[in-house]
Amino acid sequence: MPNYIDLWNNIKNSFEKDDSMSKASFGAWVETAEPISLENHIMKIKVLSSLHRDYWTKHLIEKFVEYAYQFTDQDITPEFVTEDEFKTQQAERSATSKKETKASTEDTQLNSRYTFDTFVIGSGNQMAHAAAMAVSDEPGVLYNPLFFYGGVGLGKTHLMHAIGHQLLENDPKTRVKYVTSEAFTNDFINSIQKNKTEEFHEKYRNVDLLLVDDVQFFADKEATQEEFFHTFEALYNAQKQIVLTSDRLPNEIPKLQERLVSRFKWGLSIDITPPNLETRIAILREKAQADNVEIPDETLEYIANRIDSNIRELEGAMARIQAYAKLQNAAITTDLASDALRSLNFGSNLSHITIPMIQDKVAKYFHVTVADLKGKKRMKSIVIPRQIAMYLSRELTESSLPKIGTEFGGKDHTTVIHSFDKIKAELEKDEELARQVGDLKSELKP
Ligand SMILES: Nc1ncnc2c1ncn2[C@@H]1O[C@H](COP(=O)(O)OP(=O)(O)OP(=O)(O)O)[C@@H](O)[C@H]1O
Repeated sequence: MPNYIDLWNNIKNSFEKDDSMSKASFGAWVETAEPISLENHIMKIKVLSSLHRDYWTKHLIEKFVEYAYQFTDQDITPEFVTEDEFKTQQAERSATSKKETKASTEDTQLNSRYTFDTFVIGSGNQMAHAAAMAVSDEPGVLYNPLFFYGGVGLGKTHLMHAIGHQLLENDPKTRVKYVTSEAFTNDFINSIQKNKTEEFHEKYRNVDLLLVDDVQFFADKEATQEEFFHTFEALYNAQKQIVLTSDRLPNEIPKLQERLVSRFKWGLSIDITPPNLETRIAILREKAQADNVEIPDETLEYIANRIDSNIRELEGAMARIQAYAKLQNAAITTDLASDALRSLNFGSNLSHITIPMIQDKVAKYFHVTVADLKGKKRMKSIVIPRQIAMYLSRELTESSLPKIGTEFGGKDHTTVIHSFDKIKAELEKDEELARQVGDLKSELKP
């Protein structure tokens, strides 16, 4: 994926070359817009006024999506903010970040969102949560070190920060230090280069709670491991609490010194496993409440069913759905959520079905050729199979509308929407058509 500025410049060029857009229109609407960011497939664009936003939303959005797709092969959704909104957002952000810096003691690096209050307990994390609470009550005594391990995006960092916040709440003078193993390594190297190893020792050994994230990245780094061993010893002997996270158990981390492996196992190692459906729904509900958005229960369940990998993905899906709803000025429903997630690789159990596979099956089933499906002939005996093939491509693959259009001989994505809507409506009334589509689906998804 190109960076967002390059992508924007490419999209801008495509608008400029578009014959249906006058020079004046280009100057008024496109040239005055400015990209701000690209995250989770959403490009934030600053426009001059709400009038500009309305114009973009009514007239230019479809082309934007099409052009973005040409350059990235992915669906990018634009989200517009006016100059005024942007300024207010920036002011709010800088006020919050000032508050956050004040709230936590200097240099703790704790994320203010990662507290026990915002952590949803489920079967995959309840032991880890209980251990984190116990350590917060009696740091340095019960489980030292506390070692969380498990797959990505399951809440290890969140829990570790929650311990830090809790200790600071119990006693604001507590010295808490959070660091990733990579940051620890870089800090150590810098201290050697600048002849400041004493300061480095002070920084890491004079704390009450040391949180080290992702210790698997200590693998292979001999000198850093040596240094960390001494940090560990100093803290442990002074009964200071150490909390570590990793994607695997200590003895499974390659090239980790035996003495570190054994020390990491002294306390309690506890795994976090992926959340079950109920926990995923509860997490989504908590996020919706935190963001102050209304989402019906059935829609939360739908999203939780679609995304069963990890919580970071759940959060990404939620952000995308909210942006979609905002863009369309619509309430969040299951249909809207389904549209918002369609183009992403979410729920990838369908991903083995491809558009050429569908075209092949449909062509054989109706005794036409794939070239007919991709062509422009208007006989009913070809038009219906073509529309069915487009319908199935949208239903059974995660391809975007422009991509389906391209695979059907370069058709416009509005043709794809029209075919999809037509077949969907006909299926309600036409039993024979429903049977044919049912046959094709079961052939494609045996
Ligand atoms: N039980 C939970 N309740 C609420 N939010 C959660 C929960 N678990 C994880 N999250 C959220 O999911 C996101 C990812 O979690 P986190 O960064 O803690 O994962 P991780 O296990 O440390 O992953 P990695 O190994 O990739 O660093 C965070 O925004 C976190 O707040």
